[in-house]
Amino acid sequence: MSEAQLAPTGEAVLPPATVVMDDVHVTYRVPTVQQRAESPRGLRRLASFVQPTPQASVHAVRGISLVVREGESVGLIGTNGSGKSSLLRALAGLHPLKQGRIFAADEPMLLGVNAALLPELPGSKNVLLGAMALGLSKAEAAARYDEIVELASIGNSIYLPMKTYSSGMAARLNFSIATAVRPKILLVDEALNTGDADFRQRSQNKMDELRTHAGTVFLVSHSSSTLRDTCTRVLWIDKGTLRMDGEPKEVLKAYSVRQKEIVEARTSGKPVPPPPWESGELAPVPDPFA
Ligand SMILES: Nc1ncnc2c1ncn2[C@@H]1O[C@H](COP(=O)(O)OP(=O)(O)OP(=O)(O)O)[C@@H](O)[C@H]1O
Repeated sequence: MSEAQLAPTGEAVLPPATVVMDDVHVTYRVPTVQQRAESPRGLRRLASFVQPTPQASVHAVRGISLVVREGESVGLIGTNGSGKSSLLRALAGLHPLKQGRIFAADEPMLLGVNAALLPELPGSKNVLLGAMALGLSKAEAAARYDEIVELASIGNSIYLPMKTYSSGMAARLNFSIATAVRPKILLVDEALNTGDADFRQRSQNKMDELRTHAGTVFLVSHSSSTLRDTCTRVLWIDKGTLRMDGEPKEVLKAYSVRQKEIVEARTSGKPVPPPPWESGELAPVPDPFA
């Protein structure tokens, strides 16, 4: 949690809020399983002309409210599919909200996916265009060129059109270009941190450097040690709901206890005990606007 300073009057003054989320909901429309399984491809296309495609809705984020302040480094933990990336994508403006509002003091940047790159152009041109698309001037983009190319380290392929790149090479270049900007609100999804061990290590170092420059950081990770080492606050998200919000040590401990409980129940064939928010061991996260 962010630390309060004392005003001359002795009152606690919190740092300014940089991100405010009010009852955020994110949904996705997906074709129904039945339709996908039963319709042959041609028939499906034909059917789409005469009748609307039956759609199901996936409710990925279910009413999250939060106030995050300058200087906070907020980690998000939760099982696969719990809604962490969806929340980050919504915060980055990459996915519309179904309901609720998000206010941000500056444009949040999701590392690695913001640059719009052109497959016909060589990587070298994309470095400059991508950096400029992210808001750098021509001179600033040129000044960062060597640093970006060095981080991507895709050798002479940098002079070939990007459409010839493997998906890993394209992801490395995209990630490296994104590190050229120094956003005030930085969003990092470790799932996007692809590549081999060498690239992962170098990109990790780069992320650490960016984190030190940013005023506010959101970090999605499955690694408790990464979150413990780098975050001042951790959110536990489960099925799109914020279940715990607090000191990294406490939240990560509760999360790991729950994970162990699930594994033990599964391996012994016993029923999984109810989660701590259902058994009453964990109080609901207070609404910051109540
Ligand atoms: N583009 C999409 N279209 C349809 N459903 C989606 C899409 N992206 C995510 N979902 C669904 O939304 C839910 C939340 O997914 P999300 O990727 O946000 O979870 P996550 O916590 O980041 O998971 P992980 O730890 O596996 O990366 C899941 O049920 C997922 O299947």
